[in-house]
Order: sequence, then structure tokens, then C-alpha cells
Amino acid sequence: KDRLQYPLARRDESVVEDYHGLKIKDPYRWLEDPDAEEVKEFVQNQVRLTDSVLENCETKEKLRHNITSLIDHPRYGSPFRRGDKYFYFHNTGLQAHSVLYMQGDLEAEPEVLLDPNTLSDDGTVSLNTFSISEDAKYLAYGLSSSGSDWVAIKVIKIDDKKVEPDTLSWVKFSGITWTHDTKGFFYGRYPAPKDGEDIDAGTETNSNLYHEMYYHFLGTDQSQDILCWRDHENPKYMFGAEVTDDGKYLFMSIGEGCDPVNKLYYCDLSSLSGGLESFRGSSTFLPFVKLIDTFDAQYIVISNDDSLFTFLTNKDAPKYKLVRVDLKEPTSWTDVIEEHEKDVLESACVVNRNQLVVCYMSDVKHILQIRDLESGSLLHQLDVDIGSVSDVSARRKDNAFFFSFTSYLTPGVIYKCDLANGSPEVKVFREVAVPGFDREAFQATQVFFPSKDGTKIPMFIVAKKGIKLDGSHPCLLYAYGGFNISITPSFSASRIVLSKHLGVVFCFANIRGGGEYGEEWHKAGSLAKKQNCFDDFISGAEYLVSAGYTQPSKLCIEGGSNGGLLIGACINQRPDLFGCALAHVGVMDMLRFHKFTIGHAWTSDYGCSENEKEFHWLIKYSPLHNVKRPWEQQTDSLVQYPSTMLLTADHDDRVVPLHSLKLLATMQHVLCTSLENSPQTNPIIGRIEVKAGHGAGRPTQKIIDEAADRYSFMAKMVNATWT
Ligand SMILES: O=C(NCC(=O)N1CCC[C@H]1C(=O)O)OCc1ccccc1
Repeated sequence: KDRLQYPLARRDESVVEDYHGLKIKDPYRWLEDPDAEEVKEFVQNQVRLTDSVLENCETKEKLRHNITSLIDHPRYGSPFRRGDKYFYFHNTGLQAHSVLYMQGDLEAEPEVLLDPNTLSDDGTVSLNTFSISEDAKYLAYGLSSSGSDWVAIKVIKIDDKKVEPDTLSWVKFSGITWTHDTKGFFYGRYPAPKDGEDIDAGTETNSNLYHEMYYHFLGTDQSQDILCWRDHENPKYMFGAEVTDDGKYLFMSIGEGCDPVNKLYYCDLSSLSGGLESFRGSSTFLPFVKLIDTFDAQYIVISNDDSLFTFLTNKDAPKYKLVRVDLKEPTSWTDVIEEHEKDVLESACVVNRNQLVVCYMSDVKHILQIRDLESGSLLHQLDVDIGSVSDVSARRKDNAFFFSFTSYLTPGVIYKCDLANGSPEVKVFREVAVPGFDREAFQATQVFFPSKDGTKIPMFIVAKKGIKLDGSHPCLLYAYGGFNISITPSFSASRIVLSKHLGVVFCFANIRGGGEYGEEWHKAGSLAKKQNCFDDFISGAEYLVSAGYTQPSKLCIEGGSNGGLLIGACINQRPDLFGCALAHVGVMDMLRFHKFTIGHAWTSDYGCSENEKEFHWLIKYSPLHNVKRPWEQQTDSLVQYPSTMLLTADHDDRVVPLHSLKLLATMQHVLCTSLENSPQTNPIIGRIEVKAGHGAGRPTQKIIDEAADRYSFMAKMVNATWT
């Protein structure tokens, strides 16, 4: 590849910061201001460079066409019930967003309730959250613009589908929780930014602190909402509301980061003499009882019979268990379902009056069981395929429930499980066929490879059937590795196209930091042990090479957000091991991430550079601070970094674009422009999207366009040929 002409970016050598006695330079600090003309110019120069590289990626249009046609199949969400109606989401195939439908019963003619595609002509307005009142009279929904985390809440009256005047602003990281009298709902927000009106919400970087919980009375102005709770002593606290199935209790969970731990307060709504109205105009908070007032563990409300409650918790149970307590005797807890010695108890919900639908994750595959609510004892095990169960939709008063199933080679099936007559009857409720996809042509296997410290790491490998393990195949290795998030099997149209037409073997490594084996697995990839994530991922790559799936020059690694950090760290640590690297919206500046938007919440996994001990963890792997020209001792020559694409977007206010921009400038300087005859011929480029954010709510066309860009870049860089 001929060497690229990179745009030069100013280095401000005067920016030096003292971290606990260590002086650290930050010459691209100026890239942190999205509104600065110089930054806009830097972005334009990078976009021009990337466009010139992408023009020569021959498979782009074929990929776009094939991904479009494979995505163009009908997709459904599990139906869910409110009142006596059914509701479900459906996308005919290429709609920018799924549409919310409702039906009187499962055979009735469905009618559109909310079509987010009508809310903008370019699909940049998306549905972030929603909730239908208990009596199915109202739908409250939160809209995001350009992929920002900021939400505006609106309300529709269901019988005439008229949009009500209610409009709630500056909502963020919030659900919508109706009281069962349908008088209104609880939600979370931040104080409006001082110059709030004229910011392009989602492009600002300031820190989100002082979250608040409010209650909105239907039909009134937001200024009339009552402030239920906030905590000025703890600016990082965030509040989530939930009303119990019987409508009696408001539960508020309090978190201060991303760890699976929360305080849990509750308010007996029936005990409020004048109801919530009596708090209008008053400055007193709701009267909460502090059931749990520490961050020792996570507590999730599963069900209650009056004051007798069932919770899902990881208290003394890193793989979770079900416990019971009577609010009248809040110190005596009993186990309902004990912690399993290997499998993670992921969810439980009440159905059929006195039964539980319980979902375990066992070696990254899901198991569904029916259990007795009172005793927790196992009644039935549902035999589902190897893959992922999601979207379990059940109500205590119903004797049937729905759940979705997907896997690498199963686009999507919705099952209905009927419990009316004793043993469960599971039937396919909806199954989508994907024209042009023949699952028999592929094979999905799970392997366990040893990491650097010997820990066995699960990995899924998907390839065309019968490939020879001769190291000749292009390979795409993906992982995340953080925040207790598990990467379970799912269908990816774009990866099927890569496999079918470019012979790509695609893999998912379940590295530490995720939730695959519960909280111990998460902790083993966090804080002082974050390097385990990188070791696991590197070992996975070495396994794929040694087992003959691929070779370094044909291996592409991909990850997003915390997974983008993974990619940034791994190309710094092992530039020789990969031919291509795709890092989406990565956290790249580990010394400053906590200063922007919601970054402060991630110190639970990363620590914070303001703490000396934690600073020394972070400086060792921070992508921005560990870019150096690779030198190969044995050949006494410079090897180069893999071809690298950093992807970000102007309205990403989850992981602000400055992370990718600073890393891009640093890599181009250290590896390319600061060296006359730089050996770096592999491109180092940035794909910077406009009117787009972190990923949630991205319209279908933008998903397709980005996939075509990044995978045609990959195809060219690993010399994959189209067949
Ligand atoms: O920040 C996150 N989630 C973590 C997140 O989005 N992260 C964590 C690291 C970078 C990025 C990612 O990997 O997507 O969500 C916002 C939130 C809501 C409620 C309570 C705390 C925080």
C-alpha cells in the first residue's frame, strides 16, 4: 500500500499535567472542544482522508447491497400485554426504526400505535424508552435525537392516538414508571444545563451530575412536577423508579456507577394521606423507607404479596440467587433459589399467579425453567436450543408468556409458552425466515482457550461448513470485556455476508470483565485486573492462529466502547498480531474519561486517575498514552501497527468523540507523520459520523452504511476476495 498523506494536527507541547508527581503530556487536549473551529477543521480533514481510502475499498457497494438484502427481512419483538390488549414491535425489514403495534387479541388486525419513522425524515429521531399505563389508556415515550442520551418524554392517548401536550425535557438515564391510577409517572432527569436552550444536545461534553427523580402529573406542565428525591451530598448518585405489580409500593434503586450494586428505598404509596398530589408545590421529598442503604450488592424486585417480597440479588452470591423478606421484618432474609455453583441466574419473572420463569446462563448459553414462586422448587426445564433467550414477556395474572430466541445461525424465533394445564406447552409463535440465508451452509462451535494465566475463556466460532484449518481464512474477532455485560449468541446479517462472500470466520470471545460467569468474572476483568481482558483477547487471537483458522495479517479485531478500549490497548501491546483493527466509540483517554458526561460512572470498572494507586493501573494500558513505534528485536526492524479505523460520531454523549480524535491524532503523529520513511503503510484513519451517537437508536440505513464502510476497509486490508 502506498503511504497515505496524513493531515498535520497541531501539538500543544505546553499542556502537561502532574499526576501524583508524574508529568504527563497531553498535546491534543485542544481536540476536546467540539465547538472549536480548529477541531471542526481537524474532523473535516480526517473525513476527507477516510473517504479517499474508502473509495478504493472495492467490496463496499457489494457489501452494502448484500447486507441490505439480508437485513431486509421482517423482525418482531415478543408481544406484551397491558390491560386487555397486546402490543409488539415490528420492522418490515428496512424501516429506520421498529414500529409499535397493538391488537385486541392475537388474531385481531394489528394497528399502529407509535411509528418513530414519522418523527424525522432522516430517521435520526429514535425511541429511547416507553411505558404503557396499567389500564392501557396512555403511552408515555421518550425520544432521542441523533443518537444522544438526552430524552424528551411525550404522551399519547391510546384510544384516539392523539399526542397530548405533555412534554418533559432534560430527561436522561431514565425509565417511565406509571402509578396504577394513571394520574402520572415517575422519571429521572438532570438539572437543565445553564445555557441549555442553545446547546445542540448530545454534542456537549460536560459532566452529568445531580440526577433527580420526579413525578409528572398527566396533563400538566413539567414545572408542576414534584421532586421526589435527589442527593446533593452525592452528585454521582442516579435514581431508578419502579412500582410493584399491585400498584402499592414505589421502589427506588440508587446507583453511583456501573457496578451491579444498589441501595433500595421504598415508599408505600397507599400510606400517603393526600396521595402524591399533597406533595405539589412542596419542597419535601417523598417519605422513603431505607430497606437497603449500602452498596454491598444488587437487589432487583421480582414480586410481592403485600409486604412479603422476592428479590434477585448477588448478595453473598456472585452468580445471583432469589431471596425473600417481609418488609415488616427487614432483617430476616431467606433464600428461595440458592446460588447455582456454575450457572448465573440472570432473570426471574412471575407468571401464572404462583410460578416463576427463570433464566440461567450456562457457559454463555441460556436455560429457561419454570419454578414454584413460593418454594423456588424446579417444576419444568424448557428445552431451548443453544443460543440466547431474550425479551421474556410475562404477567403474573396471565397463564402464558412469550420469549424470543436467537443465535448466530437463527435470525429470530418467538415462542409462546402456555402454562394453563400443568406442564408447559411451548409453540413457535413467530419465526422469521431470511431469504438468501441457508443456515446449513455454516457451522457455529464453542471452544475454550487458555488465557495467559491459564484461565479457560469461552469463544464462539462461526464459519462456512467444512473449512480447512490451513490458516488461510480472513477472521474477525470481536469482544467487549467489561461492566458485567455478557456477549451471548445473536444473529448478525453483516457477519453472515462476510462469511458467505468473503470467507470470513467470525468469532466472539467471552473475555473477563463481562458477566458470563457472574460477578467474579466481571471483577476479574476490572480495576487492577483490567489487563486480564487484554491478555484474554490476545490469547484468543493466538488460539485462532495456532489452531489454523487464520494468520495475523488476515486477522481483524473489532470492539465498541469499552470494547473500543480493548482494541486500542491490544494494538498497542501486540501490533504484530493483527492485520486490521476496528474500534467503535472507544474509551481511549483513561486519565480523563471521568470528566465528560457520564464517564464518572465508569470508575467502578476502571478506577480514576485522581487516585494515585488507580492512576498507575490506568497509565499502563491507556490507549492514548501507550502508542509507540513497534520494534521487532529478532528482525531488528520496525513492524507496523495494523490498519486501523477508529469510529465515532458527533452526538455520542456516552463516549464523547474526543477519545477517538485524540488517539487518531496521536497514532498518525507517532507512527506516520513524525517519521520520514515511516514503515507504517497500513492506514490509520477515523470514520466520524454526523447526526449520530453512541449506537442506540441508529437508523437502519446508518447501520448498513457503517457496516459497508468498515467491513470493506477490513476486506481490503486483510486481502479478502469476494466470491
Ligand atoms: O454509562 C453507562 N453505561 C456504561 C457505558 O455505556 N459504558 C462503559 C464504558 C463505555 C461505555 C460502553 O462500553 O458502552 O450508562 C449510563 C448509566 C445509566 C445508569 C447508571 C449508570 C450509568
